[in-house]
Amino acid sequence: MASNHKLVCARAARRQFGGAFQQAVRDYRGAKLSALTLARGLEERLPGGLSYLPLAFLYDGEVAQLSWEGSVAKANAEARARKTNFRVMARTRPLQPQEVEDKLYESVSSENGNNAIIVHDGRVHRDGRTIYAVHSRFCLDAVFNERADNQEVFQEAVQPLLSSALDGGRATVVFFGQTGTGKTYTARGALDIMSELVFEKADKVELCCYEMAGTRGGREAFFDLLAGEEKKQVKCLTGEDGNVHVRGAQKIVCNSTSELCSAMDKAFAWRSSECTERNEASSRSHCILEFKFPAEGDDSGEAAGLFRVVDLAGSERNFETQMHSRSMAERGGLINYSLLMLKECARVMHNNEKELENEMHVPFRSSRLTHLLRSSFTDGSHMTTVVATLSPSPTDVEHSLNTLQHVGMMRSSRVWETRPPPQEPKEGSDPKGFDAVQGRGRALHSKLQDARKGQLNLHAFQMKTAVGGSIMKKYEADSAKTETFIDARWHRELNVKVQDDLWVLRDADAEATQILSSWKAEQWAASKAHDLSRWSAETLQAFIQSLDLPGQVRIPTTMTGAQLRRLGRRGLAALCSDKATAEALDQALAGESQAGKAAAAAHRSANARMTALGNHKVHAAIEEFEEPAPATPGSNPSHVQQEPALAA
Ligand SMILES: Nc1ncnc2c1ncn2[C@@H]1O[C@H](COP(=O)(O)OP(=O)(O)OP(=O)(O)O)[C@@H](O)[C@H]1O
Repeated sequence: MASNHKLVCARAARRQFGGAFQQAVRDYRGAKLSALTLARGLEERLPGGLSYLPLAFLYDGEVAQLSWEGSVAKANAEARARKTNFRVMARTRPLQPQEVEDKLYESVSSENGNNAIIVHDGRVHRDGRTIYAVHSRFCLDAVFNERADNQEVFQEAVQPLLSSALDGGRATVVFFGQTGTGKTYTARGALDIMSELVFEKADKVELCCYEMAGTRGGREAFFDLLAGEEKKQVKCLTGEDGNVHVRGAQKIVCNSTSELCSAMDKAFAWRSSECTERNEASSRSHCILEFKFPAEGDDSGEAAGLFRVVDLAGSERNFETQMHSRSMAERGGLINYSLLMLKECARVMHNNEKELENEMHVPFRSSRLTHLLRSSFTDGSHMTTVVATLSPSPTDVEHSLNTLQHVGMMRSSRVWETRPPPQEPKEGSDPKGFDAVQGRGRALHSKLQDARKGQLNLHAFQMKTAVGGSIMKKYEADSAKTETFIDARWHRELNVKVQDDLWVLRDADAEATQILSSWKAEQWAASKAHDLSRWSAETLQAFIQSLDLPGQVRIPTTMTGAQLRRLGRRGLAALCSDKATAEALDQALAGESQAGKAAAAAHRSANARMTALGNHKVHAAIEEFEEPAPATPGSNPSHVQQEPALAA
């Protein structure tokens, strides 16, 4: 066995122990094939669902289920027919000759019928001795495997957008992904096919090409690609319609396919590109091609349909930029910054879609790229397709996962397009989750725990907490994730803490926190109510009058609790008409002090329990939370103090 030091790096392990990881991929693909065969052979003879059972005997339970769901149940099969203006697709390129030479293998599988991509992620456990594979499924609108050609991608991803733009609409296709995964290859392939087809419908096409790159001062700027060597800087301005337009770029009017092709070739020739560790001709800028299709007789071009092709520069990781020169690193930094902002916008929009009440600002203006693409993500009438390009190599798995996670967020941030209109809750129906939680003190605590259990059930399924067992998690509505351990010898050492894992669910418990904090404030006020030194003159007078004393007490009406306290026992006796009254008053004050101490102790323990509850990050659904009815004037808010305090 190799030293732990080497194994701890998953990328190195995927190369070194390629055989074991390849076996895990083969297992998954074999299970998929068996699932299809079994479904075909047994479905008619056995009652529904039973034909799955033999598969579970043949393969690891979770792998069998994942492959069954992908190849037979096909939960996402309808995605291609989804009626939406925002679609997300993925294309996996084939292994490059160099990768085949390095004996790398495919670690991405596509489920074409289910419109999903499975990434097989080989990992090394923290103990440095166990390797295991995590299969993650990402459901998208369409997927293209390594055998798909540009024509197929064009038909699915670009053709509908082009038709919409030719009819006067606005459309954008964005190619997004890791460096060297085929963004430019796919974009150019689609553009070549488009240049053939476009003149069947349009008489002329107005082309405008520009790139977003860094200036010498390290700032982002747009440069005209049709202006030749000088690369004139152009402006990016927000128009009255709220859309961002580039002003000052040269426009070429093309009347034939050959004119359009030569103009595009010119633009790509001037686009910044360099030879990097991952790609001999790596794009060093984001390239945008804008096609306008003016209606006949309309020379202004303002009302024309617009089709935009955005070929983004590839994102790079540290290990891919070891040989970069200083200027390359600077340019790479700017590219990574704009891509990071694009991902950040996707993340915030995704979170906003989940937490409708707590909408956060989406930082579209933080980069020129996101500023330009804003309408593609927010305008429901703007047709947009994001094509994520992936590398099948096991050394790029982290990158592929990152790309898929972000395009998945972009997709889920536009669920409002497909969401049915909200329905009014039925009279008398049982509200579920945290919305239904009401109460205070101990009762609230246990109710919150019950509600939390319910919430967790929504987010996790088929959890097995056995040491060394396998876990299946459902983080997003459409994405399943399964883990299967390859090396059975070290199962016992894997102390999988599923519970801990669950608490990491990011969403803060806003509603529960609000209820608990107000309860906490009330408890604090209640405990301080017995503190003599905080009493005002009026409170002191009211307290003295509420006592049943044998004699008279001559306390000045302006004397506060703190002043009375400073008098001491002898001073207090001097204010009383006789000894018995002084003793009774002293006892009453001592009783108050005791009650204050007890309340403070109860408050402290309640606080500790609440902190523990907070640490568990109670997950709250606040989307449908109804505001509690405002308290009626004159109602007694002090009822809160009559509830039992949390037990120690
Ligand atoms: N689907 C594919 N089939 C065959 N070869 C492909 C495919 N996709 C990409 N390639 C090859 O992979 C290499 C890199 O492709 P390309 O330059 O398009 O990547 P990129 O994502 O644009 O990279 P960068 O972000 O660095 O510009 C090229 O040699 C290209 O021919």
